Amino acid sequence: MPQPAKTVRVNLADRGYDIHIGQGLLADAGAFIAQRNNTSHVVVITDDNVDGLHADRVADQLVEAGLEVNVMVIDAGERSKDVEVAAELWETMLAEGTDRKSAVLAVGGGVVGDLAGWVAASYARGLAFFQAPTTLLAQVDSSVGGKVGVNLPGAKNMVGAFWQPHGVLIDVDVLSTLSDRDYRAGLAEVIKYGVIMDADFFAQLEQQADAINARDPQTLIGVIAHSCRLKADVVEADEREESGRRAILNYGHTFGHALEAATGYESLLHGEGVAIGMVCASRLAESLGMIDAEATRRQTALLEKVGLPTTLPAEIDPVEIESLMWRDKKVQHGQLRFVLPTRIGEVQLVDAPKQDDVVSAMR
Ligand SMILES: NC(=O)c1ccc[n+]([C@@H]2O[C@H](COP(=O)([O-])OP(=O)(O)OC[C@H]3O[C@@H](n4cnc5c(N)ncnc54)[C@H](O)[C@@H]3O)[C@@H](O)[C@H]2O)c1
Ligand SMILES: O=C(O)C(=O)C[C@@H](O)[C@H](O)[C@H](O)COP(=O)(O)O
Ligand SMILES: [Zn+2]
Repeated sequence: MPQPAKTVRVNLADRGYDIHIGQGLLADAGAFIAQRNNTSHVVVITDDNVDGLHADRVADQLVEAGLEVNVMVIDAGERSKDVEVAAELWETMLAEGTDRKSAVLAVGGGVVGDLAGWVAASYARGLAFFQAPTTLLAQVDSSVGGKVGVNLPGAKNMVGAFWQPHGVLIDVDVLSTLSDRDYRAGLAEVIKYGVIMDADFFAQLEQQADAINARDPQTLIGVIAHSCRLKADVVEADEREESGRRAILNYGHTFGHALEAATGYESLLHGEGVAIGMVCASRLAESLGMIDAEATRRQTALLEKVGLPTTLPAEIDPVEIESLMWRDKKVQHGQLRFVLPTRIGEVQLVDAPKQDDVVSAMR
């Protein structure tokens, strides 16, 4: 049976778990679950792209491993991260006899993982949850750390929970079927880690950009494992975003989430919003005298080298984006809070910058 090339442990007392990273790992998903939970029934939640590509194979393997399996398929895309879709899943789970000893396995990207995780957290007051992320974004970010939930029309991820998985199984082979656009979107979150907490990693990404663009499996295993380790360090320090440490993972997201909401969760991918948002945040930091222009230039150059957008779509009004930012979950005591860089490798939280500066950073 395939062995993980790397294992990252997320140390969270009784909620700690392993992230296995390697090639061909989905062929042994049944054993991965059985070693961590004594369930006999697994609800596999996936989307209609991933179902035929990967999830049906995973479900077959779980059946071979002796588990009872129900596969539930949602429409692909951000609009499925919605309370009505969650309600349909709850009803189907009930009809299929899901009980408190059942487990939920998300096989898909961040949309499937966030939605399935919230369904797992809420059904019968909480079921065991596993992640088999199939996009780069989900492998480096959304499958780790336990933020689960759905969007409201005007506010991204506004309804949800912290619900840690029992384990995360990352098979880099599945990335071969991912579109270029979705692959690049994941690289935005990878580059984010370099900017917020690891200057050496950022420099490594600059060096490895060609191998990353070519999806070289060994390079990817290293990049994914390092990204998961960095995120795990932050989550271990501040699991529920209480001390402020975890908020650094939100770099670029105050702008990015507002852009996603403004475009109806359709035209802009999450990673694309984050890429544009990081450049805006860096320019805002420049205008506040926190960093020099060179730090923004390096971020912009790397994002563009991997094919990501770095400017607002022409039809978007920065003033409207600023007004949507007031629904951000980092807003406290009526003040906007931004994660802004002080150099490549370090960020800090900044409260209440002037509205004009925020709008100018987007122009
Ligand atoms: N919970 C967190 O900590 C966290 C972190 C980052 C992002 N997110 C959320 O993640 C979501 C974005 O995730 P995403 O970028 O994975 O988007 P996604 O889940 O919509 O997946 C992108 C597209 O790729 C398809 N796909 C998935 N795997 C595939 C594969 N192996 N081959 C071919 N096609 C495949 C999907 O069907 C979809 O069309 C957003 O909702 C964002 O808010 C959550
Ligand atoms: O895990 C976190 O914490 C993050 O902020 C990671 C982000 O990349 C991710 O997009 C997350 O879903 C944003 O969370 P939110 O609390 O701003 O909704
Ligand atoms: Zn994100």
